[in-house]
Amino acid sequence: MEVQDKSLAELKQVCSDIRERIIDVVSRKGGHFSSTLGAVELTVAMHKVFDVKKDPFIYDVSHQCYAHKLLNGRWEEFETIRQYKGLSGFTKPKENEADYFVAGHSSTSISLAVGAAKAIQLKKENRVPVVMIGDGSMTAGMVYEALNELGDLKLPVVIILNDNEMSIAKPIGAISKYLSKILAGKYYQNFKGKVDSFIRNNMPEGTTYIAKRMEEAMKLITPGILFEEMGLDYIGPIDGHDLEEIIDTLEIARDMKKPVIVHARTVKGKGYKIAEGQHEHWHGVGPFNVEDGEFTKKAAAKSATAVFADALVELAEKHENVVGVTAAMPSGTGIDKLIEKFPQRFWDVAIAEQHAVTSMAAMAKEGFKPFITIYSTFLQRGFDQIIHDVCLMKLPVVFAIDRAGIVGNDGETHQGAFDISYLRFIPNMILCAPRDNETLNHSLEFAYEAKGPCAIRYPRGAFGEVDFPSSKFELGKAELLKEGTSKKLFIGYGAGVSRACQTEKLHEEDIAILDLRFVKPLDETLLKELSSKYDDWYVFSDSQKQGGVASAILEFLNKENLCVNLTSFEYEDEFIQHGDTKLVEEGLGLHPHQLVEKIK
Ligand SMILES: Cc1ncc(C[n+]2csc(CCOP(=O)(O)OP(=O)(O)O)c2C)c(N)n1
Ligand SMILES: CC(=O)[C@@H](O)[C@H](O)COP(=O)(O)O
Ligand SMILES: [Mg+2]
Repeated sequence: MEVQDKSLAELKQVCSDIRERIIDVVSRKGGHFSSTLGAVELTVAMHKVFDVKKDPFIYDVSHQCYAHKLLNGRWEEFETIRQYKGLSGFTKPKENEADYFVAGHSSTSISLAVGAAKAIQLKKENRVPVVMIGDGSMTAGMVYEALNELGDLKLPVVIILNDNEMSIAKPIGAISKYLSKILAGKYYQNFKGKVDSFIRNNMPEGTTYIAKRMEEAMKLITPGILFEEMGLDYIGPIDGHDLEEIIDTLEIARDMKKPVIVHARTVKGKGYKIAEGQHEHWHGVGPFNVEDGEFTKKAAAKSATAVFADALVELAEKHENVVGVTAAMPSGTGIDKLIEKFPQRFWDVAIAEQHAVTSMAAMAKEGFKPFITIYSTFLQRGFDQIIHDVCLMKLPVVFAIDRAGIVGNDGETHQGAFDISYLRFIPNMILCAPRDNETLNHSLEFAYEAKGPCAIRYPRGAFGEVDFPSSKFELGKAELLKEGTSKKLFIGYGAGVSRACQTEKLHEEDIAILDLRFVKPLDETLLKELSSKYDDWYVFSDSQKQGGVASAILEFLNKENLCVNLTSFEYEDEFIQHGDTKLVEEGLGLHPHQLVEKIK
């Protein structure tokens, strides 16, 4: 939809139509809801003032980009948002060229804008990158790396700080407090404006030096002093729902030809009363009833996250040295329960995965037993810290890796595919995985006792069914669930065990099933023994094939000169798209009925 030539009244109508469409579709299909509702006026104003055909429009995380999608040729298709083979919930250039970059992980936007601005300067083009970033995303270190350079280079970039005083949960830390203080102190801005105009109107010619000094002194009480000290201009706070004020301000910012932060105050969930200003609950939602806000789908079985949280509460009650963190995902990881119960020992450190890992390394050194509760995809951010600060020191930090495997509708930016591959080669690391609720409890007890770094992975939602009783975890010990009369052996890892069991049930042969439990260290003795009994091995794991579970087994077989036929049912070398998990897995050919056919 072309908005550049529309009048203010028409633009207000556009905002209202967009809101109506978002509420209608998300209430039926689910999706990121309150962030995107709160960013409608800001997005429409961006499209009015900047030219999406040439200026890079950069959305941080991009979970707030639904209005952008609707404005850029996806009004009808919006029905398919986050559905299998439908529109992505995030910006995606392959989907539409108005989407400048893929995003899903937070706090990359200002770096992207700096890179774009450098390129624009080198190409001598007349384009201005415009960023939308939330206050929660301003808590990550990468933002300050980018601002540090931007303030120095003074390249033209407009950064709209969409401040709703919320992350997914309540915002954490000094930066958040600082931004809130600014929002609360709008009178500073008025005061500065008055003093500025007094200087301009009342100081005689020739006193410019004094005027300048006075203006500089004013900076000391300017709300955006932090940004101004970093070399960026700061405008705000403005009302992020007042279209006229936003448009006027963005026009000024665009024409300044230098880096500017426009600080806009918004209400998360704006336009849907039940969600307005609410924490967490309305951030990402399933289908709901618009009239009363009741969610229509209730979770059937207890999630692995909930089982993990209960088990960790028990451990923390038993052992005073148990501590833990989340990087801005308290309810998603279940650690909110622990923060509430043991506020002195469990922390939300904001979107700061690297800091989470390194600070817990130091706690381990001090004799505590830290649990870093984190999604597989976000642990990627802490990669160097895992090697350099945890594993090199062989510190007993536990990585409780949630959302391992396919996560569903978030898609390619969020799939938990890579953790085994990026952790397995790190010396000193122990990698294990439970197959069901009971073994998740056992794995946590094991991890508590582990003398070095240990990672446990478990899926989004509930585990699939497994009908075998379980025993305690012992370092590097697999569990043979059943022998078989055929020459085949199914090896499952984590949630892959239930897939192996289901496939075995569908197969006409009687097949042995091994729960590998540890991909590092492997149960070499048992694997050796099994290689003399079973010729055809099949590996089931919800993880990347390259560097994954089958790779680990092959490395061992190769080292020992053992010969079996090995087939991996892991993820191929490609990014996995979004959609309902079952459909995505079917698309990958990983459903038990498909696997049975492949085996035959
Ligand atoms: C690296 C990383 N860690 C965690 C997340 C999960 N996450 C998605 S949105 C979000 C909160 C962002 O808050 P804010 O930027 O203020 O946006 P709002 O939802 O309030 O509009 C978080 C923590 C993420 N996307 N990326
Ligand atoms: C945008 C983002 O990163 C999160 O909001 C994510 O969508 C959460 O996913 P879960 O629903 O798995 O917690
Ligand atoms: Mg926010």
